[in-house]
Amino acid sequence: MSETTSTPWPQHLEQALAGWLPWQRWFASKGTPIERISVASCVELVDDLDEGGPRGLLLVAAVHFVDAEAPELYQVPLGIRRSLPAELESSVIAALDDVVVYDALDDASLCRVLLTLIGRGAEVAGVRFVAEPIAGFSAANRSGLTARRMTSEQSNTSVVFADRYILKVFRRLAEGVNPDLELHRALRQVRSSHLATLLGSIEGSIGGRPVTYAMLQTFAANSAEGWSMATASVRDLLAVQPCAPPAAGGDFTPEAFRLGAAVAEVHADLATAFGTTTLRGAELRALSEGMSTRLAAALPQVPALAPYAALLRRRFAEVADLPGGVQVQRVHGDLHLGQVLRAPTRWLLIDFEGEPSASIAQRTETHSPLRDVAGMMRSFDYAAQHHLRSATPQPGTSIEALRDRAAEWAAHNRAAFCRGYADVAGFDPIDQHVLLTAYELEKAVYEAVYETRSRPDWLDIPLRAVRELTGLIEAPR
Ligand SMILES: Nc1ncnc2c1ncn2[C@@H]1O[C@H](COP(=O)(O)OP(=O)(O)O)[C@@H](O)[C@H]1O
Ligand SMILES: O=P(O)(O)O[C@H]1O[C@H](CO)[C@@H](O[C@H]2O[C@H](CO)[C@@H](O)[C@H](O)[C@H]2O)[C@H](O)[C@H]1O
Repeated sequence: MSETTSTPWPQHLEQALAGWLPWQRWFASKGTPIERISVASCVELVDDLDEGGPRGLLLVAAVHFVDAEAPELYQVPLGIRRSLPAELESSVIAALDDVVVYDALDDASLCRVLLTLIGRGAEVAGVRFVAEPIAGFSAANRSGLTARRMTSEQSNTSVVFADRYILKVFRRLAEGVNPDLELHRALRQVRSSHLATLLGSIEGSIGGRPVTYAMLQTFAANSAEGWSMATASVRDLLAVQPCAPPAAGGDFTPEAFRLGAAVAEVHADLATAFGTTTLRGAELRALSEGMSTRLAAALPQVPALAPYAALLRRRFAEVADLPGGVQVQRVHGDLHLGQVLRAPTRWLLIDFEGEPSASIAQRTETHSPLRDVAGMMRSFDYAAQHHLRSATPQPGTSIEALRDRAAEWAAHNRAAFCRGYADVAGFDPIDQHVLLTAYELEKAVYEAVYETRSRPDWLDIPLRAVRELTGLIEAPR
């Protein structure tokens, strides 16, 4: 149980990491020239090499860029074995002398080590494995649990244990307690019912600054992702002869209503846990200017936004004049249909981490709850537009007709979501048109940057939204 940064082999490892880490899905700065990768910290969690088992290290890699002063930190749990079982062959990072180094999150036995250490509330060389005070969790027997790594495209890496627990291992580490952990802890205190139960965490510090390595929750078995349900509903609507969305198979509007109510409940719980304030005067101007500042930062990255910049600034400026100010509080921060799960009895909100590219300070800022509502409004648009990208019009119809029907689907579901929200919150977000539209436009600008970096062939979705929301083209409502 010791720090291993002084052992000779990490130097070779740094070279190996340079050929592996930048190609991982969770590496945030793809395409940015890298100067070198160094080992920021490395803690040994287990060493069973002499018994023919693995050695497990919790390593943090610092990625130094050619043009940036501060490195980015990434968590890379490593396994080391003398010989590798066949199922781990595609996980190899480096072959060093007489051992093979590989991605530990593919190794069920090493994943179980993390789970066991959390259950025990262990501390290893400054890394704290924390078990939340949940009845029965610490005492539960975890030795025989299966462990499978999730294969979905993620910003982090999650491991599911026997459909009972899910461990999210944060990849890019930022200074401070991760808001995902912070908000889950606070919401548990106020008995919020629309989230998975927090069971534990892995926390520590690097260079004297706190970091969150991982978060353990109950796994919501038999649940469906909001994105899958919504896109299946769009698919069903476009497959039948023209009819109104609620008349087609797979109508999503009742679920959109329930989802709106669930989001409003979580907002009320967050207000109880952290309080609210109202922005007026200079603070309100700062909110409006912040939107324009983020637009200014986006423009060089997405030149296609330039023709809309003046219109966007005008919409953002209107926020500064809102009579009565804007009530703000802690919010989810990156809410979309991929962040909600329909469990058998209720909707759950997941991933309270905020926008992955923002700093922790930015992600813990307060906002109007309408910012999250705007995220969902945008997501209904995404679900509708996504299917169109591969849709082939049947004889007698056209892609324009399909586009109109998809937009009608989005409008119906947006309205249902807002009705559900109003049912709990007592006000309909649609009635706060200026603020809601400004947040939708801000989100569309963020998405334009996200898509440019991650999925350039999706860029037309947020760009079309910018044209619609600024009134340049008509949107079916
Ligand atoms: N508690 C949970 N129960 C079941 N599935 C979950 C749970 N939390 C997350 N998931 C699944 O894992 C996926 C990734 O989780 P998420 O927290 O969004 O990770 P990331 O921040 O890496 O994107 C989600 O899309 C969801 O399908
Ligand atoms: O889930 P993450 O926290 O990693 O969020 C990032 O990636 C999302 C895509 O995976 C991105 O969401 C955008 O695409 C979604 C469909 O794939 C859509 O439902 C969202 O409305 C849209 O914003 C999200 O913006 C980004 O932060």
